[in-house]
Amino acid sequence: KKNVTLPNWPIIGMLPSVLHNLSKIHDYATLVLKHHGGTFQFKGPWFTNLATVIFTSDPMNVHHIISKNFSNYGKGSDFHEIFEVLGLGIFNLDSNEWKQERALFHSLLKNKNIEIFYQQNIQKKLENCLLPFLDHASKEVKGLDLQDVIERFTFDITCIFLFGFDPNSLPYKYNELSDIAYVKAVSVLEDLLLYRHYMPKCIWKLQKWLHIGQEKKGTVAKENLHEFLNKCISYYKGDEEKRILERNEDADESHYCLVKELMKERLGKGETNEMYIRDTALNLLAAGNGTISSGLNWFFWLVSTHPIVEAKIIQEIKVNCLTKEDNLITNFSVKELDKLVYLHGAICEALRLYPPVPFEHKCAVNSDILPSGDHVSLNTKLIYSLYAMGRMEQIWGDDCLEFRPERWISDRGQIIHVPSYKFIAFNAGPRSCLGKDITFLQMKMVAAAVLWKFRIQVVEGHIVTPKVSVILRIEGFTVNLSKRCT
Ligand code: HEM
Repeated sequence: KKNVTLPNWPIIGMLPSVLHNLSKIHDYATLVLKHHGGTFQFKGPWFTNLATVIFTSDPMNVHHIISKNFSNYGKGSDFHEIFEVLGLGIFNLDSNEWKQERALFHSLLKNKNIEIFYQQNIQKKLENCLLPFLDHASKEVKGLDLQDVIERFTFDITCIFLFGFDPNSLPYKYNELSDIAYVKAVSVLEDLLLYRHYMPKCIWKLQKWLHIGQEKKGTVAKENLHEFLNKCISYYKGDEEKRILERNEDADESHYCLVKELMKERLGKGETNEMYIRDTALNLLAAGNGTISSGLNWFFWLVSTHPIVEAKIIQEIKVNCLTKEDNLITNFSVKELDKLVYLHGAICEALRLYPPVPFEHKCAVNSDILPSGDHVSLNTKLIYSLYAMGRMEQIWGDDCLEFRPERWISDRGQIIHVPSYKFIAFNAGPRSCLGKDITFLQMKMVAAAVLWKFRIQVVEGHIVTPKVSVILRIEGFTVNLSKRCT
């Protein structure tokens, strides 16, 4: 309580309190927002882009900003500068450009064939890679960095989905693990993007120009990632030409990938170019890699520290999947996954408490008044905290800090639907996530397959905390694995 009032110093404003609490910034923002009734005006250093920022976690304000008065709140020029690495991709667009891109992605990502293709690839990768890897690690390794393993897995899956190409960043055996610059580059860039939120623009721009500090690391990471993506695109193009030359129409049909579909759609409009494809791939990699791995890691941590929940998940799998042969819980159909209601509730609960995207950033096009009565001036920056919203008594009740999958399940054993402006992990309104269905598909398949085979134990004394980043990764997640006898 002592820390929740932020002194407003001359010239530097409230920035010192933010810097002082940086290592636990999401929890700190939650406390400050609770203390101020859900909405708070942050005063940053004078004459900088942080001079006034409105923070909110009030669901009515959020509903207003992202749905009811959607047209008044764009990403804004600050967002474009901070997130310049996203280039021409959907996350960085506003107005008509965004509308066109959204329609295109909607048709691609909501296609039923995608789900089948995605499911098959996850199954293959689980059977051929993740489960054998964990099996080997459970016998040979004490203190496994589970987050790194899951992140490599989701990275490979996303690349297969995008390019039809598996970079195999997760090897078959633990002793074949090596550092891979382009996988690391994603999290380096995510850290940089958070840095640019609390550091005044003039300072980070100067650092970028001088090529020093966080900005230097970010430039190197961006180059690594671009190099990797350009290679993937060349691979994809070469492969595609080979297939056309060989006139192997059957193989061509079975070879689904998102970049191919995107190019087909765009070709008709004569708009496709290398930079657009690269930026789009980068946006989708950002959308689908860190988010899912973050969600899975927090889920595994929560389940491993809640043995009753763990037992219920195992029991549910047993009841619904007893017919599976050879004890391999990987070949779920979408229909079968739908039966795992408790698992679904546990995943929602993990995403509620640890939303992979912990905050969102908007800018007012015109002045406005929020439902809370707060005045918003033209060009004011607004940040709504998805993390704080997942921890509000007002939405989730007095036990809001408890991990309780049951809160998602009705008396009739069905999933309770919570409006998206309250369960905000996938955002809400016209800019809501287009990857929600495939996210649940991947998370459920991986969660069921891994928990069925292995017991996860966090190494004793290891403290799990969120990383200071735009994606809510864990600051180190070291575990011991043992085989489960089922
Ligand atoms: C746990 C997993 C995921 C979470 C928590 C998540 C969360 C979000 C959030 C918060 C947004 C809003 C971003 C914004 O306002 O700019 C968003 C948008 C989006 N997501 Fe996801 N996402 C996840 C997985 C995915 C996946 C797997 C894909 C597909 C590859 C995907 C595709 C998209 C797209 C295309 C948008 C842009 C919507 C727009 O700007 O109109 N997401 N997601």
